Amino acid sequence: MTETGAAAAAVDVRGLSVSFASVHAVDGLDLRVPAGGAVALVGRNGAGKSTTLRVLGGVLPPSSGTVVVAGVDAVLEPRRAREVVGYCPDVGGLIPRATPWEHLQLAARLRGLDRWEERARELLERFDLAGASDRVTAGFSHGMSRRLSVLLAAFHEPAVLLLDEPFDGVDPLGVEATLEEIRRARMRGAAVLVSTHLLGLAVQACEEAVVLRGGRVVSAAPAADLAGDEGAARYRALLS
Ligand SMILES: Nc1ncnc2c1ncn2[C@@H]1O[C@H](COP(=O)(O)OP(=O)(O)OP(=O)(O)O)[C@@H](O)[C@H]1O
Repeated sequence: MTETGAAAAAVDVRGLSVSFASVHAVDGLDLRVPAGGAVALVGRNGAGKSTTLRVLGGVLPPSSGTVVVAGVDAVLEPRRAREVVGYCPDVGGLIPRATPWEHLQLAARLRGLDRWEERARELLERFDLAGASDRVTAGFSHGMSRRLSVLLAAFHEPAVLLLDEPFDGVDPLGVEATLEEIRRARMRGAAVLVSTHLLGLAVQACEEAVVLRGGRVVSAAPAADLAGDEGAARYRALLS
């Protein structure tokens, strides 16, 4: 569906720093996600997860560092970077007076997709939003909005899929649809980054977990290391 070949899909971040006045939200971060791989970004509130994803999503310029998504330098070519990325922000991103179908129409037009209707219908079914596809999103519940945001990020089959808190407030069927979308993205060679506070789902969705603290990586290890009670204790120890 996209012009970008799956083989080029990868995330390569080196020395990323983002500051807001005196706040060093991200502080010299290195991060890599191979094509077909999935990495969970975890850490306490304010650790820098969303800021990192905003930079990768092309909506926030970094203070310094290099960010390459699917072979595109996101700092030098932010517009091209936005084309190869599908980004689900942690909040917002939906037009209150537009319906899901209108969001999909707009996304298809902006990205120059043709023959998109069948995939749009299939995604709406899978995310259980077909019955709400003609309702304006202003009246959506939090979980419905989350599901639509994930669906929109994945719609154009991006080479890099960025999901910020995709499971937040989402019911089990919505969680399953999101996990399935992550699996499908990986199968076609996309690199996936998921920020979440839900360790169990991080372990299910990703093979690696990167723990951030104060904008820095304090651990990068197999996600399975964070599984169960032992993993939770290991994680907790990394937080302070
Ligand atoms: N636009 C902004 N202006 C000022 N400070 C900001 C801005 N965006 C983020 N920050 C600060 O940067 C730091 C990292 O925030 P960020 O949202 O990346 O954390 P997070 O790990 O996603 O947290 P959470 O788990 O609560 O979503 C925080 O101290 C936050 O207050």
